[in-house]
Amino acid sequence: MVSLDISIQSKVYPNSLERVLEGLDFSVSKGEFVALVGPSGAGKSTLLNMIAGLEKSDPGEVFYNGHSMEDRPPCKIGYIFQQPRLMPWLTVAENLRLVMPKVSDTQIEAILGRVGLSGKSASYSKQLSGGMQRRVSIARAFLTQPELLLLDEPFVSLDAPNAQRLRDLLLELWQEHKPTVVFVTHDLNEAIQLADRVLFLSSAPGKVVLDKVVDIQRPRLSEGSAFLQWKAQMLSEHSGLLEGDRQQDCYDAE
Ligand SMILES: Nc1ncnc2c1ncn2[C@@H]1O[C@H](COP(=O)(O)OP(=O)(O)OP(=O)(O)O)[C@@H](O)[C@H]1O
Repeated sequence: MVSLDISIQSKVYPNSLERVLEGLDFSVSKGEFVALVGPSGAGKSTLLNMIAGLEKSDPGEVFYNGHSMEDRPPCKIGYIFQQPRLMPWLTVAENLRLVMPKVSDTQIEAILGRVGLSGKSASYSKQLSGGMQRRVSIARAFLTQPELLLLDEPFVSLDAPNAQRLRDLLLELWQEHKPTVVFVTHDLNEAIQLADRVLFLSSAPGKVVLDKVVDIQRPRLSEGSAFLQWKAQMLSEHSGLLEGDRQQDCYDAE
């Protein structure tokens, strides 16, 4: 598994003058599940892309197991995006084989069974519902048994029961393989339900304004008393977190 050390003095895109991230420092332990919560535009996706190496970082900003990005040994990374990003003209099995060409039919059936898609390997992804496509994207991410799993609001725009089923599945798979997880969400309840630790980012330029361990036993029900108590206490102690329009909307909606 992978530990992460992040220390970003300042992130500015080359075509812009705006600072997206500034003075952002945190670490993630091996096998830890960390949620990043913050208002729109705080730079959460940018940060995830820098961790994945999809967006340029400067030397000294991102370390894997103490190694800088340039020197890190090879590491299996799974990335689940907001959109499932499947190739519509390929079957489910062919989409899975894009990340792992030599995977056997048996392995494909096994992972599809885990995500509730038994018998769908020959279906074209365009024939699947949105929720089913997301399950394929989860299967694809877990197929390689990643050491680091990055998720960018993967369950946004799903109906509540489907989103909950996928959260349960994610937790189940995480508990089996224990990859290190960085999970971006706008939904505070989702963050509390899933994560070992919640990091709150400020409005742009984003930096960590609160780093809070979620010391509630799993499974965590959002209507459970320990859950509600933890959330109420955290919000009363850190009322400033409610600054930022979309973050405010999100908390109010819950
Ligand atoms: N490739 C890019 N070039 C220039 N600016 C960018 C690029 N990608 C993102 N940005 C800008 O960086 C800022 C942060 O964007 P980012 O998508 O990282 O935020 P976010 O917190 O993930 O937002 P949201 O929650 O709305 O998805 C925004 O102002 C965005 O316009």
